[in-house]
Formats: sequence, structure tokens, C-alpha cells
Amino acid sequence: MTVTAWVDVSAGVAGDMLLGALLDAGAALPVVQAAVDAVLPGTARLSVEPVVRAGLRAVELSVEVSGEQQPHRRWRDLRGSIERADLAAPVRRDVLAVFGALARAEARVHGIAAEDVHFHEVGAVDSVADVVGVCAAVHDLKLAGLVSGPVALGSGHVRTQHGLLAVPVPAVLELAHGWVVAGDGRGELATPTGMALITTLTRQVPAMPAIRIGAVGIGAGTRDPAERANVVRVVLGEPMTDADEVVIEANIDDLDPRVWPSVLAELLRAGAADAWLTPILMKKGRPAHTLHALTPSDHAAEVRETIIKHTSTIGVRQYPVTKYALPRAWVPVEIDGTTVRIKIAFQDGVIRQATPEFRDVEALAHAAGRPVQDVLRQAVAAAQASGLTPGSPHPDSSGKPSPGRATPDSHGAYRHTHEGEHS
Ligand SMILES: O=C([S-])c1cc(C(=O)S)c[n+]([C@@H]2O[C@H](COP(=O)(O)O)[C@@H](O)[C@H]2O)c1
Ligand code: NI
Repeated sequence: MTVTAWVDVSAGVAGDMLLGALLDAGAALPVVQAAVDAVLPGTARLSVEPVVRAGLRAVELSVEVSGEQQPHRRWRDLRGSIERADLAAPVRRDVLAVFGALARAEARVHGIAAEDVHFHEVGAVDSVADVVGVCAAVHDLKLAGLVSGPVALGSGHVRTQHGLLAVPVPAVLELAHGWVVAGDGRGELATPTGMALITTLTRQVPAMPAIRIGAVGIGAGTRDPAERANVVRVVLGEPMTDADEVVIEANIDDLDPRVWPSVLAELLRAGAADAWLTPILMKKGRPAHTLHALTPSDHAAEVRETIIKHTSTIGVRQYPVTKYALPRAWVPVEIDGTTVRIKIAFQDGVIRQATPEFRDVEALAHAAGRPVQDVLRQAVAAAQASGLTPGSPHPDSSGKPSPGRATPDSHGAYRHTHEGEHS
């Protein structure tokens, strides 16, 4: 099942609000705590408690920091800790992307190199906990994607280590390039950490998408103004589509070509119904390939992960597809005492295709030490001798396999299936 999340940031966003909302929506606190511990061992203890904001229930995340005063961290040092930490690959990738965005924003604001940015307020332990925690929670919830609407930034002034800053503070404005924002509301509604998380992990959409709504999580901000609940809402749901399959793709120009066969094999292992390459000429006139994987929706997450893990791409695109497939069934025939399955596809009680299952043919040929093409010819003849030819009536003209002759495939005879497409 594909689950996406719509993040309601119409009242602003901070890292702790977003993490509180994801935990309230069902992310496991021990999983999130373990990821934070991997980056900051024994430093930050996370907890959540129910609170009320403008009369509405929400969850407030607290980060208890143990130990001495925390050191200021330069981006290059923090990046090293993240790279060394025992994190799942997608979590590490997202954490690096979020902090990378923050570092670039701070670098631009302060006129220094990103490598030299010192995270002090934004690099305090609770911000590291928020960023690592949010990325781990997104991974734990197996979210296929996150979308968000316009972000409220707020107004007024806020006291920081740089003195009094006007809201939106400079780092937030840097991070907001290209984003539609809402200028309403008083106080600092979006913080740099919150903004970095939203602009890095979500895609902006004008309105809540059409989803079948599942869990809803509400994360509280610290303040409780009366005029509007100071919360981030996360709404999980399945995208509205009648597609039972998706195509996942990436254009790739820099993978050693000898790796491609194993990539295709890994994709089939991960649950793709088929995986193939198309030679293309991509941007900048580069010869490249488009990798395609036709995938049942419930395997989309594994297939996306496999593409990221086994190729050089840093992103994929995914389209829903609607497949129109003839019902199919397997009919066993005997060849030299061994069973070979004939895959029949039928329509209105008539056989449209009858094909010996190639894996069975190959296995028999190898076992008997015979050429595959001989066994294939024999299997086609055996199928014809059993009346399994295009245009013939289905073995059971009611459209269902006859008991004792046709056997349902592994998913049930009348479910669309891709059994045999690998052969
Ligand atoms: O510490 C620095 S450099 C800092 C820079 C800025 C800029 O916009 S530049 C803003 N702030 C303020 O720090 C607090 C904490 O932010 P989090 O993102 O860690 O929640 C917030 O009020 C920022 O406006 C700090
Ligand atoms: Ni700053």
C-alpha cells in the first residue's frame, strides 16, 4: 500500500512540531530515539505528552539534553557524525539533505562558506534530534512522499544570538526561495529547522490532495496563542487511484554498464513485475538509460529503495498505471513424465494465448540434457494435443479452470498476475 502524507503548515512549522505530529500519527518513538542516539549517543532523551493548543488536543515533543554544555558544531563536523552514524541509508540521505540546506542558507546569510557554518542555535542538540527524528519517523511510517501547502511565516521580531531579528528571520527567507508562503500571523511561526525540513522533504501543492484518509497527527508548538492553534498537522492517506500498479523510473548516465544486469535482477527480486532499460539521449546530450520498473503498488517502496541502493541515481519518479490484463490460468501437461505448465490467457470463454512456461521447459531440458528448443517444440505440441490453442474454447467454457486440469496461479486464477513474465 502506498501511503503519502499531507503536512498542514498553515499555522507555521518548527522541527519539534513536525516530529510531534509524525509521532502522533503513528511513528514509533523507540525507532526515532534509536536514530537520534546513533548521531548523538546518550545526549538527547525524547518524550511526548498530550497538550492543548487553542482548546484542541495535540502532542508536544520534548528533548531532554543530558551532559555538559553542548559544543558549537561546524557543518563539516556535524556531517562527519551523520556519515559515521548507524542510520538506515534513506534516513542518512534525508538528514544530510536537510542539514545541507540549512548550512547553505546560513552560509548565504552570514556570507561564509557552508563548510564553516557553525550550528549554534540551529545546531543545538534538540535541532539535531528534530531533524534526525523527523527523517527516521518518515522512514518508519514508510511514507512514499510528503506534500505541504503554503507555509505561514509570521511577523514581528525574535531575539537570537545575532540580537533582534525581523521575522521571517534571514535563514527562513533563504530556505523559502521558490516556495509559496503565507504572510499572516504574529510571532515567529516558521523556524529555520522547520523550514529546512519542509522544503527538503516535501513537495508543495496548492491544496490537500485526494487521499483516502488514515491516521492524523497533531504536533504542538511551544506557545499557545488564542487566535489560532499553534500546531502542525500531518494527515496520512492512500492516494486516490484505481491503479494497482505503478511505473518507477530514473534517467541514469553514470552507472558502469556492467552493473545493469544485476540491477534488473534485484528489481525483480524486490517485487517488480518487469524491469527494463531504454537507451536515451538525455540532458546535455549525454547518452544514458531510462530504467523502468513496472511494480505492483504494494511493492513500490521496496522497488524505489532498490533503485536508490543499486544505481547511482538520487531520485526516482513514479506514475500510476492501469493495467488491463486477460484472465489467465495454468494447465499442466506431461512431457516424458515431467509436468510442464501451459499458461493460457482467455477471454469470453475462448483461449487467446497458450504458452509453455519457459522456466519449466528450461528445467526439463537441463535435467534431461536436451536442447531447450527441442523441449519447447514438444511442449507446444503437447499443448495443442490437449486442445490448448488460440481460438479454442477454454478447458472450462464457463471461463474458470476445470477442476483437476487447470490450476490457479499463485495469486488465484482470476487475479491479474505477472507470474511467468520473468521467463
Ligand atoms: O543561530 C543562528 S545563526 C540563527 C540564525 C537565524 C537566522 O535566520 S540567520 C535564526 N536563528 C533563530 O534561532 C532560533 C532557533 O531556530 P531552530 O530552527 O533551531 O528552531 C529561531 O528563533 C531562529 O530564528 C538562529
Ligand atoms: Ni544565522
